[in-house]
Amino acid sequence: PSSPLYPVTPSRPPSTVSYVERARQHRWRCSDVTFHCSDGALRQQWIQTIREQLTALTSRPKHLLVYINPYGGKQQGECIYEQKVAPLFACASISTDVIVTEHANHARDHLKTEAELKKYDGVVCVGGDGMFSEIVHGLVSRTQRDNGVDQNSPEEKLVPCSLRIGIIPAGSTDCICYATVGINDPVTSALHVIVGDSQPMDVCSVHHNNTFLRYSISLLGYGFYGDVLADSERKRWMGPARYDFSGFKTFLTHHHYEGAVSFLPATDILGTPRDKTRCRAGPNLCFCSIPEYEVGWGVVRGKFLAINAASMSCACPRSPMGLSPAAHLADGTTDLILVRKCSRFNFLRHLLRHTSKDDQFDMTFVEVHRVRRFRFTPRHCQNDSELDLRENGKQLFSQICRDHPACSCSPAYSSWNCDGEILPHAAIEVGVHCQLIKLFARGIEEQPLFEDLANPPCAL
Ligand SMILES: Nc1ncnc2c1ncn2[C@@H]1O[C@H](COP(=O)(O)OP(=O)(O)OP(=O)(O)O)[C@@H](O)[C@H]1O
Ligand SMILES: CCCCCCCCCCCCC/C=C/[C@@H](O)[C@H](CO)NC(=O)CCCCC
Ligand SMILES: [Ca+2]
Repeated sequence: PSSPLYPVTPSRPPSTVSYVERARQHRWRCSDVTFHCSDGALRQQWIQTIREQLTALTSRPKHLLVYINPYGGKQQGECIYEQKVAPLFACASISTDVIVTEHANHARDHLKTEAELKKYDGVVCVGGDGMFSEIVHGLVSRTQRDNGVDQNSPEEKLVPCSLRIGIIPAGSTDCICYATVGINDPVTSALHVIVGDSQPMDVCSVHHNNTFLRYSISLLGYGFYGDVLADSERKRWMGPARYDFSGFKTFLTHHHYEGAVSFLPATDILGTPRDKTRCRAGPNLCFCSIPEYEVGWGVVRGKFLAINAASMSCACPRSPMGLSPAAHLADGTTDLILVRKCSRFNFLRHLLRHTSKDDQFDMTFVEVHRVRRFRFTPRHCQNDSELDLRENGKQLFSQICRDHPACSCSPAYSSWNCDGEILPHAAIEVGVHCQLIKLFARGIEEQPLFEDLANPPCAL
C-alpha cells in the first residue's frame, strides 16, 4: 500500500493500494484502488496486514543495483528510468543504487571487480541487448571467478549466477526483453521486477582455440547478420534505423561464405525447431534435460549466406515471431539455422517470412538443427594464423574488387554477430549452458480468454 494520495476529510483519510493490471499485447499497467474506512483502528490494521503480507514475499527484490546506458537506442535511457521506472520502484519500497555508465564496458567491469553484490537482490539494466550482454558478462565472469571456474576451458561446467537481472528496454532491437516479456515497454518490465518474477535463461559460451571469447544469449550470426552488424556499427548516429539501412545494403551485396559446421544434436529432448508450439510462461517443454546417451556429431559443408544460432526465439518488433519461433528460453539448446547460397529472390522470400507467420525453414536451401554444441571452420582457415590470413585476405579481395569493380566475388570471411557485438575470429566453438542466468520475467503469457479470472491482480 502507498501512503494516502490525498485526505478526503482529516478524520477519514483514504488508503490506496497500487496493483498490476494486464492490458493488451502483454502490457502491464499500474492501477490504484482507494479504500475509505471510518474506523481508524481497522484501517491501520488493514494497512499493517497488507504490508506484512508483501514483506513476507521473499521473491520480491528490496535492493537493486541499476545501470543506465545513456547512449543506447534513441539515447533516452536516463529519461525513461527517471520518469517511468524510478517512481514505481519507490512506490514498491525498493531502494536502488543507480550508475549511469560513462563508457562502454563500464557496467561489465564494475560488476566483475568492484560491485558489492551481497548488498543487492538483483541488477537492473536500462539499455538494449548490448547493455544486457555487458551485465551478463560481468555477472557470469564474477561468479566463475568467485567459484574458481576457468572460463577458457570450453568443456567446463559454469556456475549459475544467483542475482536476477531486470531489463528496462531502451535499445535498438531489445530482443531479449521482447522474447521474455512479450513487449518492449519500460513500465511492464519494471512491474515484472517489482513482483519478483524469475525466468531462467540459457547462455552460450564462445571459444576460439581454447580461449574464451564471449557469451551469447540471443543470436550468434555469421554471414548476413554479421555483415549487417559490421556495416551498421559505422552508422550508430542513425540510431535504430541503422539496421534497416545496413540490412538492405547487405541484402543487395549478397555475399556467401564457405566452411564446415559440425554440431552435436540434442536428440533427447521433446521439442524441435519446426514445432508449431511456442515457449510460453507456465509448464512447458522448457527445462534442462540430461543427455542419456552419446550421439555422434553431424557435419554440414558448403557455401552459406547465413549461419545463425538462436538460443531463444529472438522475437523483436522487427520480427514478432523471431529467427527461430519455436526456440526455448531455458532448455539447454540452441537452434542452428543454415541458409545455403541461393538466389537473391529466394533469400528475400526467406527474410520476409521472418516478418509474417509463414515458416522460414520450409525452403530447400534452409536447414535447422536443435543442438547442444557446434563448431564453425571457414574453408580458408587451417591453422592459428587465421587472423593474419583474414587481414591479408581482406586486403587481397579489396584490391581485386578495386581492380574489377564489376566482379561479384564474395570475401573469404564474414564476422560473427554475437548479440550485437562483432567477434574477432571466424572459427569458433560454441556450447550451451542451460539456465546459467535468471531474469526478472516470466516468459510470454498466453493471452487468456477471460483475463480477470485467469490472472488475478497483484498488489505492489
Ligand atoms: N556510456 C557509454 N558510452 C558509450 N557506449 C556505451 C556506454 N554504456 C554502454 N555502452 C555500450 O553501448 C552499446 C550499445 O548499447 P545498447 O545495447 O544499450 O543499445 P543498442 O545497441 O542501441 O541496442 P540493441 O543492442 O538492442 O540493438 C553496448 O555495446 C554498450 O557496451
Ligand atoms: C530486406 C528485408 C529484411 C527483413 C529482415 C527481417 C529479419 C529480422 C530478424 C531480426 C532478428 C534479430 C536478432 C537479434 C539480434 C540482436 O542480438 C542484435 C543486438 O541487438 N541485433 C542485431 O544484430 C540487429 C539485426 C537486424 C537485422 C536486420
Ligand atoms: Ca534455448
